[in-house]
Amino acid sequence: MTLKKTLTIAGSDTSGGAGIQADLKAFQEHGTYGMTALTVVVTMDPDNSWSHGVYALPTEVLQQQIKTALSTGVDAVKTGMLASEEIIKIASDAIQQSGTDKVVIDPVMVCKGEDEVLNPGNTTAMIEYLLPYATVVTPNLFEAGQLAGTGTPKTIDEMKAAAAKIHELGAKNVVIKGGKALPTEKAVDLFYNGSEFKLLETEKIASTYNHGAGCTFAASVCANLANGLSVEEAVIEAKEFVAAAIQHGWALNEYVGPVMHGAKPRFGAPKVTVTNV
Ligand SMILES: Nc1ncnc2c1ncn2[C@@H]1O[C@H](COP(=O)(O)OP(=O)(O)O)[C@@H](O)[C@H]1O
Ligand SMILES: Cc1ncc(COP(=O)(O)O)c(C=O)c1O
Ligand SMILES: [Mg+2]
Repeated sequence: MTLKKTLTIAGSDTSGGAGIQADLKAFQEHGTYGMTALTVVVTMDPDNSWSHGVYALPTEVLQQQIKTALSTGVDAVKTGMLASEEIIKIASDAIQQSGTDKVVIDPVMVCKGEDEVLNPGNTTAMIEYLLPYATVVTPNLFEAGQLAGTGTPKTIDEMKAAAAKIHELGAKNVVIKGGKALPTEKAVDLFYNGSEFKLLETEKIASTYNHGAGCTFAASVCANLANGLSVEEAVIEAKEFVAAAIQHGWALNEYVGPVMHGAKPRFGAPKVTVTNV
């Protein structure tokens, strides 16, 4: 038996909930074979309120990892935390070399619970080097506002305007994650494929144990594309998958509550409703 091969180019979250750890767990749960190219290692200091340290790996090490993974012939690629313009360019080259048209860009700019934005200058590089190759881009509200240059959207209409702008910049499909931040009764994401806007909604789960939700969502989209689902099917299943993961999120310690990546196959998932807007 062979498996579809999925590659994540992203950071390591040592605490295991987000980053490549989330990606590998989501890849596995979707029955794909996950591979990794690490960009940075993120650590958390238990003696200083779990404050994050971000350590970049030498770019030669990243290049060698990409060479290894691409030599196997990957079916789909996802990017996560990239941390510098140079790393963004390397990821862009890797995507082009991979020859796949199944590319999920998760434009990570902030970690939940951390105020600091990772190198704001990277936004320009993501626009230039990554969006033109994105089959799907998955910004949260803040990231969508940065990419679109509109400021953080606060309403569905503002999300639509930002999605249209990001599509114009080259991303074939855009999912803006309203998630918990949007003041709506449901957890609302906006999907735009260049011709239709759709709202994807689940119940909003009252939980703060959501660390890694964004990575888990994007990695699930990537695995679903590798497995041959259409973009819309891939996004809807990923939303079910992450909603279940949040529903069963848990406290790792007093500082962080990761999602339970593999919750959907074990406990089932909330239903996603789709409405044209
Ligand atoms: N409280 C919640 N209940 C249900 N779904 C949620 C909740 N928070 C986030 N989500 C969903 O999880 C996915 C990831 O979103 P989010 O956590 O906002 O991303 P990020 O981690 O990148 O900021 C999205 O599909 C979003 O709608
Ligand atoms: C390496 C890494 N990538 C990505 C993220 C973003 O995680 P989320 O899925 O919560 O947006 C984090 C957050 O801690 C991280 O450490
Ligand atoms: Mg995120």
